[in-house]
Amino acid sequence: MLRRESTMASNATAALLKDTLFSLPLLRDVPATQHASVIASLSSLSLGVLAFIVFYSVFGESAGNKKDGTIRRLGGFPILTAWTFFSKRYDFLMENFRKSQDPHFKFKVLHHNVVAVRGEAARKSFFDERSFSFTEGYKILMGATPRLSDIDVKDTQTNDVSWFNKQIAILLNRNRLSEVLPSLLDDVNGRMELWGKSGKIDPFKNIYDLVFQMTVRMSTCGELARDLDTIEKIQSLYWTLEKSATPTVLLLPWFPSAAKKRKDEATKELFIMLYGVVEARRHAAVPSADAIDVMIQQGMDTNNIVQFILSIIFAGLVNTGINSCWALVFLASHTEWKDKVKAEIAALIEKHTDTTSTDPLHKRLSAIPVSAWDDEMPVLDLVIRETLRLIITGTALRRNLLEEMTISDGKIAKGDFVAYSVADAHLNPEIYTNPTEFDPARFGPGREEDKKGTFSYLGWGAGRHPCTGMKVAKLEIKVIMALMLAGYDFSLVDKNEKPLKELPKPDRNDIHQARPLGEPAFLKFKRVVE
Ligand code: HEM
Repeated sequence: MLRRESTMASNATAALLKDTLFSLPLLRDVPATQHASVIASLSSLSLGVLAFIVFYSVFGESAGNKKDGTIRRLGGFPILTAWTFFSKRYDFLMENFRKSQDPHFKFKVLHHNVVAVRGEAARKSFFDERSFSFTEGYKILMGATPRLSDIDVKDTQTNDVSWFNKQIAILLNRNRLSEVLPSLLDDVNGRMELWGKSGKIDPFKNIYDLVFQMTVRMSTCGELARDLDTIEKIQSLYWTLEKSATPTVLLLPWFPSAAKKRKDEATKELFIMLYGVVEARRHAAVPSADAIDVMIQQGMDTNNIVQFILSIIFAGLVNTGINSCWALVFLASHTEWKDKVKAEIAALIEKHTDTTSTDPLHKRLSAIPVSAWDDEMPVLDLVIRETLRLIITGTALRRNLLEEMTISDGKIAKGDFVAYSVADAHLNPEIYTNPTEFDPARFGPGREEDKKGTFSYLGWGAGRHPCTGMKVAKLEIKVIMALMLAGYDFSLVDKNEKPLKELPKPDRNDIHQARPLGEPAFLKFKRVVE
């Protein structure tokens, strides 16, 4: 393990040297095609000159913190700073803010400047300013999303978030969700039946499977949603992608590391599988109302459809998956809220379904209109809101594309990246009382802690880029909660089925998700309603 890490670090140092060389003023304009020959000529220079370049690139800014214009620049070795930004991002931002009263600080990731900001004024500019690009922010500093361009496949439109949002509006609007709801409930119930009548599940595996199943159903077609073996294969390729987002791959995407190879191979395999599924639908004798057919009818080419599916599955897996798992864990450990949500679901079933029916639970739930799932579950809405507050504490990213900007008197140059840790709002004791505690009532009448100040709640984003997948994500979480709470008795246990001593804590340094730290938690369950 240690050897792998040190090989990775030395690979990264070598790669960093190359990158630094070509960001030096003298060599900046050398075309990429000529980099190899420049390196060959450099190797014939005296060792002394080379040593100077290495020293400059790795230790060049180690003179301690200093103001760079209006913003404090971090000292330390640039490679270590950049490495920590990728390997322990939450701690890195928190610790560096703790060292000073300043609302911002600056550091280098390769030749890019990154400005970390905090506080209400910064938050407002970060989420509202037109100059801060969402797509460009995440492109370089976040890396597990599968992109066709990584495997040299042409993708003409899908880099544009407004195009992506338009597709979401077409494919995941309320009418389409109403059409697909019965199949979603069938699929999820089918998967739950595989657990048996009683036993123990790992929420961070088995609940994920349910979310994956639903996302595939909504973004592809019936044939794929029914093919559990292929779904499992796709899911395992996604985990490979996610695990391959190592600091080396993120920092040096051109460097041929083992993780980069695994990432590209997984992307290729996913592309080939999904390409086959889309082509099969394109040549089907009878068109269907499934998402892939809708995209084909819009005239989209197969590459674009595949890229859209890849991105939507990623958004579903990463965000909806982890939050569904945590919501169940929180309810299992806060029985007063579990009972309240249970009562709310029972009332919804009573109001919208035929209580004398002998249909199984999932069939009865499918009679509840989407509007009622949206509007008539205020208690579950509070639980989801609180789960997101506690779990969405990662770093939002932007790149300043248009002109020099000022945030809290700090100048952010055109081209710089901007990083904002959502924990600055979500775990801020000046906004939320006892911020690490699960307390959905904090949003209720009389308290409304999320209304303190601008953009104090960011669970679904804010300003120019609010989440366009919110409705579908909420519906998925609610479907899981309804089937679990109305269909099962469950409680939180350890691996020996004894009550857990301590509630698991989210790993806030996990770049894509907040997976649990500490003793593994399980849900012991018993089916009580068929
Ligand atoms: C519980 C699940 C989810 C949560 C908590 C969540 C949260 C968020 C947040 C916080 C942002 C803003 C990020 C920023 O400003 O940097 C965002 C944006 C976005 N989300 Fe979600 N999301 C979820 C599920 C989904 C799903 C399932 C989809 C796709 C169907 C999706 C699509 C998007 C898109 C396209 C944006 C960018 C919108 C824009 O830039 O205009 N999200 N989401």
